[in-house]
Amino acid sequence: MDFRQALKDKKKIVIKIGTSTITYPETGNINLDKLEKFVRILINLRNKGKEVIVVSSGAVGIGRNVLGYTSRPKEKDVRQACAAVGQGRLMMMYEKLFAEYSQLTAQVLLTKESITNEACAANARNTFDRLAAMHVVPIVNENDAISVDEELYGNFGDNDTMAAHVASLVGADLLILMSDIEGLYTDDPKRNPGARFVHTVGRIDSELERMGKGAGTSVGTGGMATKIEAAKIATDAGADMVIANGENIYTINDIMAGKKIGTLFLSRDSGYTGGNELAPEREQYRRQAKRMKKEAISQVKSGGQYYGLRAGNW
Ligand SMILES: Nc1ncnc2c1ncn2[C@@H]1O[C@H](COP(=O)(O)OP(=O)(O)O)[C@@H](O)[C@H]1O
Ligand SMILES: N[C@@H](CCC(=O)OP(=O)(O)O)C(=O)O
Repeated sequence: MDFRQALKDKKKIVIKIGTSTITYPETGNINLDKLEKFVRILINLRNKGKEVIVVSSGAVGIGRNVLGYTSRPKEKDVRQACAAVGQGRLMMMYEKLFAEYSQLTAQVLLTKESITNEACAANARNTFDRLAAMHVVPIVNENDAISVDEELYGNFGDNDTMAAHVASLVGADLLILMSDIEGLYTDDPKRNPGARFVHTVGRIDSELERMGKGAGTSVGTGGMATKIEAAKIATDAGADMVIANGENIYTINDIMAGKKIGTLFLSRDSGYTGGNELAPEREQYRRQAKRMKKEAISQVKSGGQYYGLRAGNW
């Protein structure tokens, strides 16, 4: 069986998009062009008969930007106030863009209690089901303004695991995490250039868990560790999961066309018996070269000098 081609037939898809994908890293402002394309891709998936549920980050980043904070505020209550401002702004943009296609959206804000408390989870599930029946696209985020850190009703801390809980709650058959990186490597490639790309994961064991390190940017939270955690939740619940780079948002179309893009984590009941599939050596060199070129360009752009390689050589 071709597990990539099988993605074409997935019906209920949760797509999570991170702050670094929908904002400009230089200014923290919303990347309108990207958001507009993202919404069009979602509409097109709906036109193909798919059900889509969006999990969108960005509340804290956008809120802190419009309130004039140049870095992530240390105080939790300030971050929560930023989220309250940013969530409204974020939702306003989604509403406006979806409205161009006469598509209704719904804001669903969850806390961890929405999942751990059975009654809350049942309510949330019923709401999602009803929204689906009404052909409304849910746009989900954590309710950051009221989320607390306590052990029992703690916050999710990141939207990767929350998206996986949503996928499990609604019985999705595919979860896509759009990140600032093209998928899972055997180690953080920003720190270890020799890290190998992983195309397919059949089993999440402790060796695989050790590959996932923390976040790579000041706006991202969680990094690869929380994505592996998300993969455990989603694949246990019967959904495949793909991590892919949100830099080119059309990658979502490629994933749905069955192309070998990003890292595919196969669901527990997929029937896959092979091991984890790493990129072959030639592809690995190509990826490494591309990454070094990108790093060189971004360093030169930000006014620094790049000593590793001369950008002109590329
Ligand atoms: N094994 C790994 N493979 C790939 N990326 C990793 C790995 N370990 C840590 N990372 C880091 O995780 C980051 C992606 O997560 P994150 O910063 O939360 O961004 P986003 O919210 O856009 O997904 C990457 O940019 C990378 O620096
Ligand atoms: N709920 C938070 C996002 C948390 C989070 O996981 O952020 P990200 O790593 O950008 O996906 C917000 O909307 O700012």
